[in-house]
Amino acid sequence: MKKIAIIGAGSMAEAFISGILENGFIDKKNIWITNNSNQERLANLETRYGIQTTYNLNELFNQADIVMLAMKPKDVATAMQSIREHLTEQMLVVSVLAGVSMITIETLAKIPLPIVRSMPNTSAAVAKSATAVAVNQRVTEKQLETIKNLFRTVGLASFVEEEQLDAVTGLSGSGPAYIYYLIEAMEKSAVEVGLEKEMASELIVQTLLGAAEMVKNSSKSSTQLRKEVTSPGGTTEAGIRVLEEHGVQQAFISCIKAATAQSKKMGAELSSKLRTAEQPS
Ligand SMILES: NC(=O)C1=CN([C@@H]2O[C@H](COP(=O)(O)OP(=O)(O)OC[C@H]3O[C@@H](n4cnc5c(N)ncnc54)[C@H](O)[C@@H]3O)[C@@H](O)[C@H]2O)C=CC1
Ligand SMILES: O=C(O)[C@@H]1CCC=N1
Repeated sequence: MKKIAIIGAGSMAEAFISGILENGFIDKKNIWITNNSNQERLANLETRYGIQTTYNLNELFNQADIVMLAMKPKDVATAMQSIREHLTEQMLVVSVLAGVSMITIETLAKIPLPIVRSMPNTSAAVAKSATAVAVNQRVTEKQLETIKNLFRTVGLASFVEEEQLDAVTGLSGSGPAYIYYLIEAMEKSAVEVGLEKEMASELIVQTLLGAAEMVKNSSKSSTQLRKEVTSPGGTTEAGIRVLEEHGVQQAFISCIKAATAQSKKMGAELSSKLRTAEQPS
């Protein structure tokens, strides 16, 4: 891979850049990024990561073999309008956008393109993203290899059917936020039960890492592992009873379903908007 041009300079783009630089997958001279307005943000990324930033689209796209779309889904139409004349059929377009289909991207580009629709998460920053990827039929074997390498540099990467990506978004794309939400609750409770914040924080992180490693490495199911912690009449049982009374497990299930539905809805709204815009008046 010679050069990657990233359109959109927010949280996801930064997590990705941080992850790929950490692993030396691509030289910082070959990572180019732009956004639509916030010059200060670009300057900040340039200083912290030594990457290249520009508002000159000729410079951005010159010799780029990967173009990463990393703006919010609502901004994709405007962004594609400004970049589309710079896209060529040789460039591999990699989208990280929630809900936006490859057909929508191709419609906006107005030329046939090799497209990768991916759903990483912000743990890419520490090379622990859980990424799922779908590709269209124009992606070549060589590009497929590049994509595998690119996403495996920032964590786990699996290939899925495009239809599965809304569910992936609801589960692991948004997933880090659910875990942070749980950590927030554990932090608040730790102070209330009399622990010091710093020490509690260490205990919480280690507990999460340990539980994740157990699920990953043990042949036992998560249910079985939970039961092994729960002594009859003991502390865990008292705690879990409260979670059950509050319907916390069901709430998590509803949460993932709502996030999945939102991804589908965002994609459907965008394609319906595009269809309306294409109708002759
Ligand atoms: N934040 C997350 O955890 C994840 C986000 N994603 C996806 O990544 C994408 C970006 O999300 P975030 O980084 O969270 O958003 P963000 O709001 O932090 O960043 C969006 C960036 O796009 C830029 N932008 C907006 N319009 C533009 C245009 N016309 N041309 C060029 N740049 C433009 C903004 O200036 C900003 O730099 C979204 O599509 C989201 O669905 C995917 C996985 C995880
Ligand atoms: O909240 C969002 O829409 C994005 C997509 C996955 C994580 N963040």
